[in-house]
Amino acid sequence: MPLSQSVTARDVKELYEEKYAGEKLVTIKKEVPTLTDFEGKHGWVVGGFQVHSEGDRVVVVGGLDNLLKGAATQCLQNLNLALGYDELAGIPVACAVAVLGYCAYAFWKSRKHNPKGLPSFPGPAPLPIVGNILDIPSGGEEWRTYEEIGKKYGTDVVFLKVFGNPMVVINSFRAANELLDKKGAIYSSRPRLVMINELMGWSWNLILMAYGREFLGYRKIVQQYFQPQMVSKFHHPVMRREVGTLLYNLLITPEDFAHHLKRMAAAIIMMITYGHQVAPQGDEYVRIAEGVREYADKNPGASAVEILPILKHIPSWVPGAGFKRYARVAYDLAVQMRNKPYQMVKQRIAAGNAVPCMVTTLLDEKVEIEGVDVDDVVQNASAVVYSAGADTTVAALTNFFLAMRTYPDIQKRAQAELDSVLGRERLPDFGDRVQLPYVSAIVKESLRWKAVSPLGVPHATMTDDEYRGRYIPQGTTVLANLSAMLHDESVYPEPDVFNPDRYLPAAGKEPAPDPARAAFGFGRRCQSLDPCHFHILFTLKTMISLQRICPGRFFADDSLFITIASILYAFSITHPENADMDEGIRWSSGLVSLPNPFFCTILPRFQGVEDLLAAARA
Ligand code: HEM
Repeated sequence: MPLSQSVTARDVKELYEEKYAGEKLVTIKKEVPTLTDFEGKHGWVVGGFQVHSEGDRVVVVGGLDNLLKGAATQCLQNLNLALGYDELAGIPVACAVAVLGYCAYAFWKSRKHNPKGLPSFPGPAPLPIVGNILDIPSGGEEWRTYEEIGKKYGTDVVFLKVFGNPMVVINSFRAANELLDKKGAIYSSRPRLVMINELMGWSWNLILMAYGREFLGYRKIVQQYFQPQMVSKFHHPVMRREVGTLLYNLLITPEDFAHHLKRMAAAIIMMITYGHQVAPQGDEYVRIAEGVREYADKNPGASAVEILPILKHIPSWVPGAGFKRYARVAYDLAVQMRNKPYQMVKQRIAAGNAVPCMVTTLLDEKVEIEGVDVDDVVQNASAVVYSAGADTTVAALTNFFLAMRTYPDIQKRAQAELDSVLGRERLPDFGDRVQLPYVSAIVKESLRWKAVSPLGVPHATMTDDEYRGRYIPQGTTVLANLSAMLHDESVYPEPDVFNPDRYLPAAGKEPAPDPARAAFGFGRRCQSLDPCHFHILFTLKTMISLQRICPGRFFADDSLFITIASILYAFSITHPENADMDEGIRWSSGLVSLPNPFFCTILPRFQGVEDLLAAARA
């Protein structure tokens, strides 16, 4: 039964008020079999769960016992999203009272947990009620501050609390692996994100979706479309073509390299998701998607409304509620981003001239998520690809340009390797990778040197947990400090130096681990398969062990390789003679981190490059 139809807003409100005494309201109808025997340690929910009302109770069907509490709470949170603003009219009037009430609630909540009385992880001492609000870094490069806090308190797992809401920051790979990967059954949800999900209307987006049936459905669809076999069969030709256009653009207007990178990333994604060839300038769909991203990045008022979610009910006309008006514009843009390219493909299908792409494939396959309209399923699954895949690729490539400008010797060594394998007759291709270990090491180092997503995407715990004898409550927001892990001196000596050699075998030394183990995030956030459809356990095991958190990682890795190898082959990148060497480059905050704009001189590397590029483009 679809969630929003089965429970009325009144039910939801009452439930939400009792959320933390929620167990009373929850009835386990049926235990879904666990995969405990297969995994040996812990299982996971096999079929998700359903919620519906029976009289005045909510019934949760399905789930493992260790997941159930979290799942039920998550359902209640999801249900809470169904509340319309009108039903809470009058709240603005009582806002001051609500704030006080909330503070009292936060205080109560902070006392209620921790039944065994275990200690929390170390961290700065919280102030009464507001907790560690003053310790939460802002103003840029927050990942560095979190790392410093960890060092100051001698811990790789830092505990903080803001208005009673627990938060954990993980600064080491080991702890992230032990918690987010191995205990994925507990650490696999997302925190409630009031501004972006509830006000700006991103709740359709898999990246930010809390754990649950819909999440699993979308995750499976996206993951299947970006498996390695799909990438090499269907996505490589698009990458080749768009890299050819990128090289040509770099030849003609090298000073616009940042724009060309963005265009290429957008063009690859628009082609594979919608079969749409983006216009060289001012493409309508790219413009909308970029608008959505910019709105999501700026996010004014986010922290206030995140801390006091009740503020989301303030009417837009109230002074100080500018964030509501802002969210409304962002909401409309997000609707356009999902609808417009999708409608374009449907029109082309009707006219018989659609280009095969993710949307046509999903429609042909009649993909389903129970309780979700098929148009919504396909729109949402496709729109997530642009929001997750475009900027991340651009960020990694921009960092690569900066590194090449700063380390000319590394660039020359990679070019010598390319020349020895390819001569001067042809551009690199995917099949050349095995013979290009140094170029491959540059791809790895570009992902490590400056993390694309330095604090990853926040996770949230679905049940209480105990780790190293310390307590992590249910509902904790968990930040994986990927930047700190990729800059761990004991794993990557001299971490601020761009050094591809660290991945190559050397006498008496183990190569450094592939940064992909952290750069693409953590966690077993998905059964890539519905086990009911796979009777051969071997297949299941193989697929699950391959699974990593970012479903686009194979795609990203291949697109970075072909772009980096082709640029190195065709061009030399240097620091402009008249530009200041130390431009004080800083990296932006947010889910994806980009450096400030900087200058590069980009010139063809040898005579004949122009002809090669023209031939490749033709
Ligand atoms: C250099 C490129 C990329 C990097 C560094 C990157 C990194 C990440 C990270 C850190 C996460 C969060 C994982 C976590 O929850 O711990 C993530 C999630 C995700 N990425 Fe990527 N990503 C990249 C490219 C892509 C591409 C090209 C796609 C296109 C399909 C993609 C799709 C996604 C999706 C859909 C999620 C959300 C997964 C979920 O919540 O279950 N990513 N990525």
